[in-house]
Amino acid sequence: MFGGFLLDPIENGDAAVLFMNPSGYTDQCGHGIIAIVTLLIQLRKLPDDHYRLKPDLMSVRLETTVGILETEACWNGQKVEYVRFRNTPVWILYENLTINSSMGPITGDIVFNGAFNFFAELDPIVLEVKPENSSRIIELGGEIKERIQKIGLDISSKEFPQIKGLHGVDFVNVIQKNPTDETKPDQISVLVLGHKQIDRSPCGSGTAGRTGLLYLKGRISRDHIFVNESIIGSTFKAKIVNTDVRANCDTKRACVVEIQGQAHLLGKSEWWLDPDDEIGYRGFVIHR
Ligand SMILES: O=C(O)[C@H]1NCC[C@@H]1O
Repeated sequence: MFGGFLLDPIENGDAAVLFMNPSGYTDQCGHGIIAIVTLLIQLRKLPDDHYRLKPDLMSVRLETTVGILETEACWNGQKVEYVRFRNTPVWILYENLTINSSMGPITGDIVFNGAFNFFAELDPIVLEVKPENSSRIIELGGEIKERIQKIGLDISSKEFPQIKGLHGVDFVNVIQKNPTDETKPDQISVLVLGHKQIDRSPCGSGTAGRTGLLYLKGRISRDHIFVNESIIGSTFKAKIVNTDVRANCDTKRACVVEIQGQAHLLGKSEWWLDPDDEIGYRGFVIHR
């Protein structure tokens, strides 16, 4: 579960959003973007002239802490059928890094996709990404994150100085399939993040990171439609839309990946701040 604070836009966006996860604020949240765009449209929060019925797509610009993100939504007059967003450019910070773990050496890459994540392919015989294995997945993710932190690598972005350190560890089971078959996933993956949490969504920014990584390493072609399945079987589709990009203040080859997914509105609640409530104003976090 992530939260998103909707704020007034200041740079010609339709809205601004600040994401929050159970361990603090976060810069990029793809599943949150899909949810927020769905909410803005379905709750009629946008000016009337924005509304376009399918087959036209509605365009919504969101201001985030990693720049303005362009999104498009398919609106049928009652529901948003899907949202597509262009993730902040993806680039590789460290390639083929081997980390010793209690399950043996694990090799992966640290990628920037709006946050820094370590992506590692695991043979399902060693560890299958499925709900029954979530405790083991969380443990291994925490262990790898700790070891990477201990190595003391410089994990930082020149463009977004507020983004430092490893955000999460993404475990991937690769699925062998015909690359043109979009009905089957290319992989099942799960991101371990924060304080012993796992993402139950396919992770929008992580899907962009993994697709961009495979493209930048020459493992998929530019026109591959990449399907990423979450630990609970939901999917996001990814498409590479720009390969002529440099990032990290022009020091890195990068690419822009578009993610498509669907969100559903589940309820509405209201929160208040009481000026006499010191704890509410200051906020608090209790880590397990
Ligand atoms: O969809 C996403 O991008 C988010 N899911 C959990 C971690 C990421 O911020």
